[in-house]
Amino acid sequence: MTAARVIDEPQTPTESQPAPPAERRAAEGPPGMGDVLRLLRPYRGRMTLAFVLGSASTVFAALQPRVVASAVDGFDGGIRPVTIGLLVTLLILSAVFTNAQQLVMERSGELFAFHTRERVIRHLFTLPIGVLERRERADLVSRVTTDTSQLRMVMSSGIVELATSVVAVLVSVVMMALIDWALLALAVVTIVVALVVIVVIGRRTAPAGLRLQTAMGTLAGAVTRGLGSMRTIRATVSTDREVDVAVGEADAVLKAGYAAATLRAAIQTFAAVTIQALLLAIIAVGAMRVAAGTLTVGDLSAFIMYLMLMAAPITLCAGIFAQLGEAFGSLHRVLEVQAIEGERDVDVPPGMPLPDASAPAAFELVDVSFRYPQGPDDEAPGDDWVLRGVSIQLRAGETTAVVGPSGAGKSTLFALLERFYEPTQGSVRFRDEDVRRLSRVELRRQIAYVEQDAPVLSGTVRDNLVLGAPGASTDQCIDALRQVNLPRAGDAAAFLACQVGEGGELLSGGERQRLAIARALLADSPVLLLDEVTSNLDSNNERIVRDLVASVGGRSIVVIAHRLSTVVAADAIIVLDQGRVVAQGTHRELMDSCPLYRELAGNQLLA
Ligand SMILES: Nc1ncnc2c1ncn2[C@@H]1O[C@H](COP(=O)(O)OP(=O)(O)OP(=O)(O)O)[C@@H](O)[C@H]1O
Repeated sequence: MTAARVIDEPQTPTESQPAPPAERRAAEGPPGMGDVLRLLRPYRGRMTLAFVLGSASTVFAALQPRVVASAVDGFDGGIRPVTIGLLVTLLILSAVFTNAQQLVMERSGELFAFHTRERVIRHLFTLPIGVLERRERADLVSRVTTDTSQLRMVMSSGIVELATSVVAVLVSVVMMALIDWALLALAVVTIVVALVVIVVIGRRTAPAGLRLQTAMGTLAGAVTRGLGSMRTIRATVSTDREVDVAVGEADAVLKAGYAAATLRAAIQTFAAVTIQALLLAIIAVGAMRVAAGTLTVGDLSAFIMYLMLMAAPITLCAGIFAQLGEAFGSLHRVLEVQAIEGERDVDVPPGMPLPDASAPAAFELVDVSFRYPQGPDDEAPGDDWVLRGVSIQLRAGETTAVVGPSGAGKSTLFALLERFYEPTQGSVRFRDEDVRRLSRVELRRQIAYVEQDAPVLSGTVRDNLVLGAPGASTDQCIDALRQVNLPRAGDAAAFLACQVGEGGELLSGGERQRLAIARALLADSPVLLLDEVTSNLDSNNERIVRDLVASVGGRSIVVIAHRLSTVVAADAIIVLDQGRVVAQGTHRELMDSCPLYRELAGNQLLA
């Protein structure tokens, strides 16, 4: 027996993927600059390179006004070729370094967005089933797409440009100080006041940005909901109402967009007017000083050029703050989803066998009670007990049928066997081991599960078949299809390449069910869970599937039965009612002893 590394206490398993600090902090409130810097830490090298390139570009730009000043003051009817050559060289060098900086920043922004997307995608796919079932899926998708695109901006035009502009300001201040202290004082005071105002207004853009991005996610949800149920919507003649719902959400985006736009416009107008006013003031005061002979025309020209260099950060800050709100809103949404804990698992390396792979593939439920969680993030369990004190054995190599009225808790039982949820009380055991001590991956590899509505993923028939058996050959796929009587007509190889449509909507309900059964057979797992898999089948195909299930000897089969014919042949039958096991036995025993079973059987078990 190979012992997997397991934890001592099943109640406190280790986390499979602990969330990094920024993600954990997200639950506590909106993200701040500290979170951004933490997320940007891996890009330090690229950001430093961009900063150096930007600073070099600034230095070359800052030398230009000096050359212009000397050209203006030394003007004698013409400009010397060496001066023109120097100016052109400085211009080209400044352009080359600016371009290199932009390229590094833009590419880093794309990389940052990709890494964030990758993290979110990986995390989304590990979220507990309960969380995914309670959240709007389109909203989750928009966090991978729209929100991460917004985040790119933080990286590409935000941080590094702000840092580079500090260099521009410092260089300009030094050069301006060499020209005229009084004019410098006027410029510095105005710009500092302007920056303070921009930062104050800018702080208000974050909540507006969050509202906008959240409204965007809700809109995506409304449109997806409609597109995903188009037949139902058309058949119930509710297109107009659904359109109204989606347009209502678009209207909410518009309102949130207006609020964000108002702040953006305020910031940018304020920045533009401040610069304009400062320029006029400097020209007026400067002209007076030229007239008084304390300043040359060339120095005034140079001063104005430095002023423009120094004022650029104001425009930049305005632009960044105008968009930063949305970027922070997006960051909040990305961190919020990453803060949700993924499925917890024991610390078992992937591929490690179960504690005792030779033990019979039997399940046992020991006094299991269960309530579904109620919050959006799998927090506390709700009030309604769905299973109560269930103690049953699902024996290895046998077929066990689970029957009961609709809502009795049959599918929930399967969800606990698959560890989609943990029991609220009691324990589930597999191969004589508490499933909480087993790796989820390894446990699930032991089980082939055909769900109630036989979900099929968009892609080809083959894509669907090999989900649980990635190495299956074409012959094995065709063989599995033949066993479930597919395809109805035509060549099996061609059928393998057929697209099934989103959710398998290009297939009939029965074809979907049989494809799902073929997938389970191909996976060749020791346990087969079948949830009402014959509900959509005609009697011929139902018989084929029934014979097939009967012929896959050696496996432990648990079947939620819809038809009496399936149940009669089972080795054991469990009758569930309102979450309790009300009887167990063979068909004959239950017909004698269980009124509910007799009633169900009388109705052909159709709940
Ligand atoms: N994901 C879920 N979250 C919350 N409640 C759920 C969820 N799934 C099922 N329930 C509730 O749990 C109860 C049992 O549902 P379950 O699907 O297990 O019954 P069932 O016996 O399989 O019913 P049916 O024969 O109609 O499929 C029902 O009241 C149902 O509303």
